[in-house]
Amino acid sequence: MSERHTPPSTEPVLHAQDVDHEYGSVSVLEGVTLPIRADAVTALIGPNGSGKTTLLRVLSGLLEPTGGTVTDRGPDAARRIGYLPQQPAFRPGFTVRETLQFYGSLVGEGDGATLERLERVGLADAADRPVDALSGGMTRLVGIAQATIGDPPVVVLDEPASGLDPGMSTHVFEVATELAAAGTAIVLSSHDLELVERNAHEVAILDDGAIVDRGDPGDVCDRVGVDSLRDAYEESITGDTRTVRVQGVTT
Ligand SMILES: Nc1ncnc2c1ncn2[C@@H]1O[C@H](COP(=O)(O)OP(=O)(O)OP(=O)(O)O)[C@@H](O)[C@H]1O
Repeated sequence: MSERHTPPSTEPVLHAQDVDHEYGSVSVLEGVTLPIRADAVTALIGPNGSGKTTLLRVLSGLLEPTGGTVTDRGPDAARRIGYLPQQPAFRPGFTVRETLQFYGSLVGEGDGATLERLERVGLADAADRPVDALSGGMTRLVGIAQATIGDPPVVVLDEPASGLDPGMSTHVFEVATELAAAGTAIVLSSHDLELVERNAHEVAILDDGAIVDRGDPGDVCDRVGVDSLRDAYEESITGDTRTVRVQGVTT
């Protein structure tokens, strides 16, 4: 099993209870309960279309659930929740530095802190490059830096390692773990089950809009009677793993 430090158990800073979400008549989340702890990385895993982005948007307050509640019990902060969308985009014509300085100025953060954030995500050398001249992976790294501006108590990252090379993927998960160790609640989604197993303190497996298992990755594996999170995932997911299940469509 991987080495993970287990943070002290605390009251959840964010708590989704019995959350449902429907897009029109299509039900995408059903009865989702997920407590989010401070000091921990919570990872959502699940097949394409299982509802991870929808749940992250509900947790971030960007989407009102059609049923259930999300309770924010975090401390007072200038910015309550930082969010990295699945496809981050920035206003063209500005450099990376100017872009982050703009977001920093909204929460009274100085330029030095902005540069530190760029360094933390390994992008200091791109500070003066226009945001519209970045690669997909670099744009995601700017998005991760942006999500942490103002040190919000909760940071939600939708597929932060997507499109990153192996070294940067590992680094991004390490940054998430460091932020959690410093007290930030990190909620992320990922298809990289090895990185999730190595770094997440809590994992929730979403299948067809419902959480089918959750807890410490080691405990989830023990419950299923397997040695790896990949095996636990494969045991927990129902249906044909070679076909995307599209909610609202019956085949
Ligand atoms: N704005 C929308 N209107 C209608 N249906 C939507 C909308 N957004 C998402 N859906 C549907 O909701 C379901 C869940 O989508 P969601 O993006 O939450 O899944 P996901 O688990 O994040 O997928 P992936 O791993 O591919 O990113 C899908 O069937 C999708 O087509």
